[in-house]
Amino acid sequence: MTKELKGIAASDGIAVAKAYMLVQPDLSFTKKTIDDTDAEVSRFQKAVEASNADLKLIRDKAAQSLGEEEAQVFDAHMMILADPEFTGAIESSIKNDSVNAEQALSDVSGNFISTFEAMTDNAYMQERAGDIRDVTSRLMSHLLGVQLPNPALINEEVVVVAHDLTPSDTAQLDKKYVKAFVTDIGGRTAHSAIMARSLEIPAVVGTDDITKSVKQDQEIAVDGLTGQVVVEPTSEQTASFKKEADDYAKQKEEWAKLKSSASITADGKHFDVAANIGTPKDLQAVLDNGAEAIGLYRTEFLYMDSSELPTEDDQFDAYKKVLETMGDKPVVVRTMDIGGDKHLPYMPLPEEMNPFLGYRAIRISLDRQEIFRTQLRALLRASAFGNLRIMFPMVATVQEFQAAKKIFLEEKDKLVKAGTKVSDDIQLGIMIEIPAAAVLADQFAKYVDFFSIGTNDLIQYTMAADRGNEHVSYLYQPYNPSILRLVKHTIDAAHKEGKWVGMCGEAAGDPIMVPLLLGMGLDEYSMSATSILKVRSQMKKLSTADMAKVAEKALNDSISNDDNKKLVEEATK
Ligand SMILES: C=C(OP(=O)(O)O)C(=O)O
Ligand SMILES: [Mg+2]
Repeated sequence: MTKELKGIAASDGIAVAKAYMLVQPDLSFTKKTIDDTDAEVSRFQKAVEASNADLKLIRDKAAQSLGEEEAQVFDAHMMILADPEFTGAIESSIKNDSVNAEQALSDVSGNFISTFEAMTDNAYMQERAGDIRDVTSRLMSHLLGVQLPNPALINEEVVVVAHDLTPSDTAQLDKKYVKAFVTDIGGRTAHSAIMARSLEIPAVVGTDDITKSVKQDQEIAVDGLTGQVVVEPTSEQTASFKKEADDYAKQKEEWAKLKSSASITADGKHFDVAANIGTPKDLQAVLDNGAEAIGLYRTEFLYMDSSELPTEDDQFDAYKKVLETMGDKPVVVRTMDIGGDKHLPYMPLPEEMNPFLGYRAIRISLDRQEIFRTQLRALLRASAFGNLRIMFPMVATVQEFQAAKKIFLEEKDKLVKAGTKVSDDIQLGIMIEIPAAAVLADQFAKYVDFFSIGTNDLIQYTMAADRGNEHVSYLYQPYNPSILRLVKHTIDAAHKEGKWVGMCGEAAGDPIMVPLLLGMGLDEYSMSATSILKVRSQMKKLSTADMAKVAEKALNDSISNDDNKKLVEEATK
């Protein structure tokens, strides 16, 4: 039966395809006493064989689509299945305790997991606990006769449906087959949504209950522009979604004509429209969309894509590739922003009540200096190959910036003394994403070379509303005068000291925000590469002098996000 849902439009585009449920099945079981333990052992052995067969397939697919290194995690899973210490202990438990295989599996794996997890000084062994958990779920699914989702094996066009997607789940989606995704939870600036935009996969998040509203293989229509989702659409609805998809494709063809143009307003002012990237793999989209710079390279994905801390040379190669590809165009590289919703499996962080307010980003870098220094050395060495700027994330105090700069200068000095070629004009800037830094921007501006405003976090911290929580997503209010005043203060403070200001939060590519930012004098606009041509086309129609008047009203006369939205819509009609 047709069912309509409304969620948060998270990544532009429209798709109609079969649902693929990326949902963990119920793996609960009841304990049983077993008489014929030989038969039970052989039932367990069959589950081992079936799990092995799954893993071989998944491993091969992962090697093709993600690369040999990513595929190796599945080798580790197969090794556990082949380890007599693990499977033998389960078989002994079935025989000695006369229990069913599910119970024996649960007991034995529970013991292994708690032993590994107790090794708090050994990150490698702690990570093995995660592997045992994965293998246990796979074995349990075969014992219970239920199917685990295997996204790596998708080989037809689907819409992925999930409760939530982590950034690493999102990275594994194969664009060839995954036409869209829809989730129960999440917000527009959660990292999975940001990645969907850079992968150009249409997405709707925060629908509340899509996982309960659709079943595997049912048809589902998704509109990532409006947030509309229809399960089992009628033929009229399908036709209307398809028409909208065609219109959108035509619109994109129009925008594509601006690929080689500069971004110039109706009154002849030029602004840099730049791209946000997560890995060198995103460079193709940067070139295809004619970015004038890279305004944010989120280097944490380099750390997240790896099974151990990336070496200085691994990092150097990645940074050099990005800098060389961009030639003399500026590349703003942000140092590692781990924590919050971004984790490293090999670097367990303390359990925190409030991870977004916790141990993250520059706080980790200043504390674990060996990691930070390695990254800075790789960046310094790469600086000889292009126009590098470095930016520190989550800076709250001037002292944090000064400490980071001191470390940067120490590493630079060592390299120069060793005869390594490094650029002599690397600008050092900070993200403005903590309200304290925005309020104190006039002081910060004396010390830094530039600011880049991170609205995703600046809004979450100013409004005290988790950026990934759909229940408070109404508080994601980029045009609220409180946010606009912080932005304006930051821009004015920088300009007073002769420094430039960019914005790399999602608001920089928002069609309501762009006119306001032009009016407030923002210098650089950095966004998902796929938004660049849309913004360039919009800028052509706007005059900065007119927008300054609109911004003035929005800052001083309005009391709400919605008022300002209407104000801009009226003024730019
Ligand atoms: C660009 C930002 O950083 P991230 O989205 O990576 O937190 C931001 O907070 O706006
Ligand atoms: Mg941020």
